[in-house]
Amino acid sequence: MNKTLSAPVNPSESNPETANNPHVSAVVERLCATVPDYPEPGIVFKDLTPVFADGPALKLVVDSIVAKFAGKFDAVAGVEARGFLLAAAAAYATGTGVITIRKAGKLPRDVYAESYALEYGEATLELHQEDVPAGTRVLILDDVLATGGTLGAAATLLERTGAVVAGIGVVLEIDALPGRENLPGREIVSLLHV
Ligand SMILES: O=P(O)(O)OC[C@H]1O[C@H](OP(=O)(O)OP(=O)(O)O)[C@H](O)[C@@H]1O
Ligand SMILES: Nc1ncnc2[nH]cnc12
Repeated sequence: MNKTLSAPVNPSESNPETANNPHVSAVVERLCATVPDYPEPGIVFKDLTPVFADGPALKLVVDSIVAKFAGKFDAVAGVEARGFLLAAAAAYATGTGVITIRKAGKLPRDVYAESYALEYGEATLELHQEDVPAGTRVLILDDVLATGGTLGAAATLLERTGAVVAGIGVVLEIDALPGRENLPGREIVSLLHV
């Protein structure tokens, strides 16, 4: 299967009525690279960088996610690193701002911090305490939902600032892992389940 950068997206897959476009998952599936034993033995890594690198596909996934939360959010949060790509595009497309949730030690002012486990290790996410006005409805974006540790920590951080988590959008969800179970009560949109 061709996964080059120039792989065309079928025009029917570029339908701007993306909220319920059944072709979106097919586009993601076609472009996603599956890498066994990365970053460590036993992990089947889902690499979505070919989706980000393909203009029509990037537009399709971003438009699809934001369409499903239309009118429900005031800002978009991105989780470092791959979530930043989606969040910036979604914010630009919707005229909202990006809230930056970073790995530990990167933000210069006072932060809230949440540690979590993921498939291949542990990490800590941080958010500036003063970046989000209380009551802001925030859509959180990331590329992959695996164990849910990352997005759970992101949601907790936002709620510690007084924000309201409007929902979570991911491009791909790994159904064999308990991501959804670990995010109870959250509205989650996944464009492709594997
Ligand atoms: O549901 P989880 O088990 O928490 O896993 C999902 C997270 O793992 C990956 O990020 P990673 O921590 O590898 O960081 P990166 O984006 O900087 O590569 C991915 O981009 C998600 O953020
Ligand atoms: N299997 C996986 N593929 C891509 N990103 C991930 N983040 C956590 N698990 C992952």
